[in-house]
Amino acid sequence: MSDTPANGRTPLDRTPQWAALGKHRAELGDQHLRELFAADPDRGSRYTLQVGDLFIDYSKHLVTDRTLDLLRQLAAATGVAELRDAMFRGEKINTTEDRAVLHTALRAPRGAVVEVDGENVVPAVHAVLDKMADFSERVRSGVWTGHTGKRIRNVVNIGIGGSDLGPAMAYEVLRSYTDRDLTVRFVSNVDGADLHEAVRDLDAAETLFIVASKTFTTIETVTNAVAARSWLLEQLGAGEEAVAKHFVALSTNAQGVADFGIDTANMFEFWDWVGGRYSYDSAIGLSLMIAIGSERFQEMLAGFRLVDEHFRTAPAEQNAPLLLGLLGVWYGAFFDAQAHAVLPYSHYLSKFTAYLQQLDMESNGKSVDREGRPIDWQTGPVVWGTPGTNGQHAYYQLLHQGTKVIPADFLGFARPVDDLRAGLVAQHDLLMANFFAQTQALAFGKTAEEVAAEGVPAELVPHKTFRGNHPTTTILADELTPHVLGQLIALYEHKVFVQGAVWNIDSFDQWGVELGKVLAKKIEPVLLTGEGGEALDASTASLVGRYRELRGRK
Ligand SMILES: O=P(O)(O)OC[C@H]1O[C@H](O)[C@H](O)[C@@H](O)[C@@H]1O
Repeated sequence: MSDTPANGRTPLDRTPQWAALGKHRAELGDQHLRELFAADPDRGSRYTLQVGDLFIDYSKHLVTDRTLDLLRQLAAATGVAELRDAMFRGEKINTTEDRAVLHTALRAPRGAVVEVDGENVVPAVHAVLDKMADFSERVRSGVWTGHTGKRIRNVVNIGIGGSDLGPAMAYEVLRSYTDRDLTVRFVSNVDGADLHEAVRDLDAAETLFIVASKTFTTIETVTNAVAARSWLLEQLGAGEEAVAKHFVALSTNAQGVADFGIDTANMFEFWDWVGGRYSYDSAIGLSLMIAIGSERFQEMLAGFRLVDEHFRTAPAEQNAPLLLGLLGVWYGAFFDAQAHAVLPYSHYLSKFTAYLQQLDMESNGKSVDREGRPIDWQTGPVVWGTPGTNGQHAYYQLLHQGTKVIPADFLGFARPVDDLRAGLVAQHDLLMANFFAQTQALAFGKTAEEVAAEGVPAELVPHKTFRGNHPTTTILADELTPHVLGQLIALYEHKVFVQGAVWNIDSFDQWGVELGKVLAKKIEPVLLTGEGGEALDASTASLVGRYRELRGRK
């Protein structure tokens, strides 16, 4: 980095690289993807990358060689590579929390050396992975039994945010690899309905609860864990001694786990250098490991590692997370894009975008830079999306004909999962035909002339015209395996990293979630007693009053 962060980096929008990009954007004007493809017929093959199993086509983006060159210059000027190396080295790049950022150490090979405060953390990572593997095997094989001696058939993960979204997503993605005799559920919401629905048809004697919380202070998780313990003991008609066989904890906080009443022998540890939203390949993945087995989990870790290595070593021109990150910077800054859609053409990826929402929005939804100065440029986008083809029959209308710039990632796979019936396998081509059709339609649209040539009445022509020029990335892989899932997640993790580095924000804190928690703590007693309502603002006081009335509280 040329300007030292200690003195405050030159604000991004005052760098010469930013100015050059702005000028270039003006020159590009409203050039259409149709023109860009006409000017460069090789674009479709040239603007592609292969990273492990992921084939990435970025040809349908509103960029030229010059754009990409200028974006890479911006990355160089903003010290993306230096910050990346500092992250991999275990430096405390999460400055507001004074923490290292080392999710990459979670998938470091046995024998690697990654130091935090002079201590190699890799042996501890592998010790926990081994302990997880041993425990998972005992549950899967029926050696681990519940209090009454019955084998475990149900696993309920209780956690929220990063202690829920990752394993819940990955369990869904890898369903075809799971032990189908196990029921695995995820409870996160403090709304009692979540736990109620998750356990109502389960036999407590066959149920294992995994309480997942980095801090072990999160109110939702602690509340649900207490409720789950009461349910268990009531169902079993047993005392506290039953807890040890039915509750394990995943946490960085051994004291909190012990205080809750879970034996720390049944605790799987991780560390403060693992951010919650970067944690599902740590102990937080225990429910997933029980579902898919440790070998598959290891394959997934190898996928993460492959992309870590790519990100760390690939030259800028071929560096996929760098490229995807920079494209997002480009649209936010120079097209005023506020949103980013992630549209997987695999039903197994139904929770993928929800997972990415935390990864991306909690990391980069910031408006001050690392030095605490207000930011004048777009930071993290609104990330959203659901699996195709469902979205096509709902909100794709806006993507095709709306007024907004929403770059989108399309994720697809050449082969359906192995255990589909033959008849259903045949549907895969139909799914993928839609996948290819959508990015084609978004990019190239349909001109008024083309519409009119079909004999459409003149007054309807504007309505049936598709402007096109909507940028998309296509990510295509052979098959959705654990290895490929690891690659995909690491790709997005590092893309988010790149953007935070360019924008000069701390992507690893989340102070923005605190205020609501503090206020909720103050409001809860008011709901119960009515006392203290006068201290609330007029709107909230009136709403709370109405709530109390509806609940019959005087
Ligand atoms: O794992 P926990 O400590 O229970 O935290 C669960 C989640 O809640 C917090 O409020 C943060 O916003 C998330 O980053 C975190 O993943």
